[in-house]
Amino acid sequence: MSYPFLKGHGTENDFVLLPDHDGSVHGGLTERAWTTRVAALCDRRAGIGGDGVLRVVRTAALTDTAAQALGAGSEWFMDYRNADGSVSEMCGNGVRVFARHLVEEGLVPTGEPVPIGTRDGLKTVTVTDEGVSVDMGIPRVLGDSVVSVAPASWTALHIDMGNPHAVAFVDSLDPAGPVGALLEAPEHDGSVYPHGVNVEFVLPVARGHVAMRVHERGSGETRSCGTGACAVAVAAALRDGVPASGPDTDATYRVDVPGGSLAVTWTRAGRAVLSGPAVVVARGETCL
Ligand SMILES: N[C@@H](CCC[C@H](N)C(=O)O)C(=O)O
Repeated sequence: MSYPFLKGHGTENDFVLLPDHDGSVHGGLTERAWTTRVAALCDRRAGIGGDGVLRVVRTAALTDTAAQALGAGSEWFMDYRNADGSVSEMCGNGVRVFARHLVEEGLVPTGEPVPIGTRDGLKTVTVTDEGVSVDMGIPRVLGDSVVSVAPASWTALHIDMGNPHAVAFVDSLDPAGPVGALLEAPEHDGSVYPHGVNVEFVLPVARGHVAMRVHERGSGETRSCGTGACAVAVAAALRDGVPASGPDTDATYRVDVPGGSLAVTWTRAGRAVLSGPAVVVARGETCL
């Protein structure tokens, strides 16, 4: 059996998109078969390659009733999986690429805020010729723990963006330095992060401007992470003296990632708005 796919990325955080509007292509798979398929598609040598999979499904066609409730209010649901097949609550770059795809297919309007269902609830996304912005909701700042890349360790701020993040400020992002090549997941406190964690290493560049590298839960080191960029911007703002309750005026940070540059605004209302490029670059049929 073969089925359609597309390939897209947001600042080189890349995804395989699987149109499955009525759930008839992938929706009937067992959890095990779906996990296996996702991992095969994301394999960079034997598959198409990607940091994750975005199944494009109508909320009404979901068989997972919990997900369907979370997507209520949106016609479309982003059914996201990491490259190893594991589920995550949210993917900031993924939802931007997802929205770009919907616009290009004429399924939602361009230039207007559109709600998209995710496992972290509805996200409002706006696609324009310049890029794609998404209101990521209210970051939750949950305190410090420690992450390590032996023999180095750092204090890291726990920020929940729907999914878990540990943000550590470092003196260098050089793969030859203490952060290393991130071939393996940094060690973390399992009692703080019982379901694993995405770890961001951040280098301040100037006020309102930081650079980061990330090791993503379920995908390894990636070239960008949207939820991670939001967590990093909030951590940087706190470090710059913004109160934990949020900024008095909108605070915008440029967040450089290995795959490009994102903008994150922490608004006066305490919400994080993520903006940047998101493109679809290929389409085809696969039998994986
Ligand atoms: N790359 C994503 C985050 C994807 C999910 C993450 N790996 C997790 O397991 O939480 C983004 O752009 O936010």
